[in-house]
Amino acid sequence: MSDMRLIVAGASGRMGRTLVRAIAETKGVTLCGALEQAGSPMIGRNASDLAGVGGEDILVTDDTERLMSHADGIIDFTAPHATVDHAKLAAKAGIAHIIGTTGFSADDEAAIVQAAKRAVIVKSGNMSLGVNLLAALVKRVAKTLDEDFDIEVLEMHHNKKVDAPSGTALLLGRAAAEGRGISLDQRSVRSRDGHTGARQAGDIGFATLRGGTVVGDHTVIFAGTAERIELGHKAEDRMIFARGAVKAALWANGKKPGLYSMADVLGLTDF
Ligand SMILES: NC(=O)C1=CN([C@@H]2O[C@H](COP(=O)(O)OP(=O)(O)OC[C@H]3O[C@@H](n4cnc5c(N)ncnc54)[C@H](OP(=O)(O)O)[C@@H]3O)[C@@H](O)[C@H]2O)C=CC1
Ligand SMILES: O=C(O)C1=N[C@H](C(=O)O)C[C@H](O)C1
Repeated sequence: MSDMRLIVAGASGRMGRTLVRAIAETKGVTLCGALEQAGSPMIGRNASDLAGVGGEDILVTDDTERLMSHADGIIDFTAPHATVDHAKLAAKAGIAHIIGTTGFSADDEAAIVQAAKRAVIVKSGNMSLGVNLLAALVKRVAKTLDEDFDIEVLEMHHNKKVDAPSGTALLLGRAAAEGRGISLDQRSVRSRDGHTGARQAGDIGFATLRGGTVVGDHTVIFAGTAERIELGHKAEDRMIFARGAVKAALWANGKKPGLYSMADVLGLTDF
């Protein structure tokens, strides 16, 4: 069987370069295109060189539709507005769309749901095995403990990150809410400042730290009376996300249109 042909969107970014390396080291996939937005100084550069891998010259372009006409899938770790555009174009081209981008608005999420009626989309705020296993554990623990245990999600990332809370923090918060049988949208407290009043039982709180080169640290704290349970994950290398995304692309190849998660890819939905 021939290799799955993949485009990397945002090919010169932190994750884009890592994805090009992950594709180069994975059997069954080939890099067939590299995208950046119009006007980027990276247009025309060789994506393989940018990633520090050998192999074929793949020049960075902004011609999304031309690339999609020759591809089986696109892996997209860019920015919300870009990913929403890519979702519409990938659905039109009938290719799989693997979305790692975070920081979507409710309207962006709705546009992605719409696109998934025509294309296979795998979307996750974190593509690593470790975090998706952690989410399954968090859901299970939240189901066991009642509102006497306050749930707080703490995250730290590098000083270039632009969205907060992180996609992973929200994924973990959603897992906790599902375990508890509540809606995260109705019970999340995403920041605190000034005279906030006492914490409401049943809320799920978020705290965000930014600094240095931290790849991604997450802790879910279940704080009870005189005891605390803490479940956490520390990412040490972006390769864990890139390998997960490539695995998701191979899994998506040939699937029926729909919006899938990494829990689907990793077989963790019934955990
Ligand atoms: N789900 C997961 O497992 C993970 C998710 N992420 C998420 O991935 C995203 C990217 O992170 P990171 O790589 O660190 O960010 P970077 O800023 O390093 O990279 C993003 C790249 O996308 C490019 N880009 C922006 N708009 C477009 C467009 N329209 N077409 C093509 N390329 C475009 C940017 O170009 P320019 O510089 O010109 O804007 C940049 O090169 C973030 O949302 C982050 O939270 C990150 C790690 C893991
Ligand atoms: O921007 C990042 O770097 C990361 N983003 C994702 C998130 O928002 O959770 C995943 C990972 O933690 C790194």
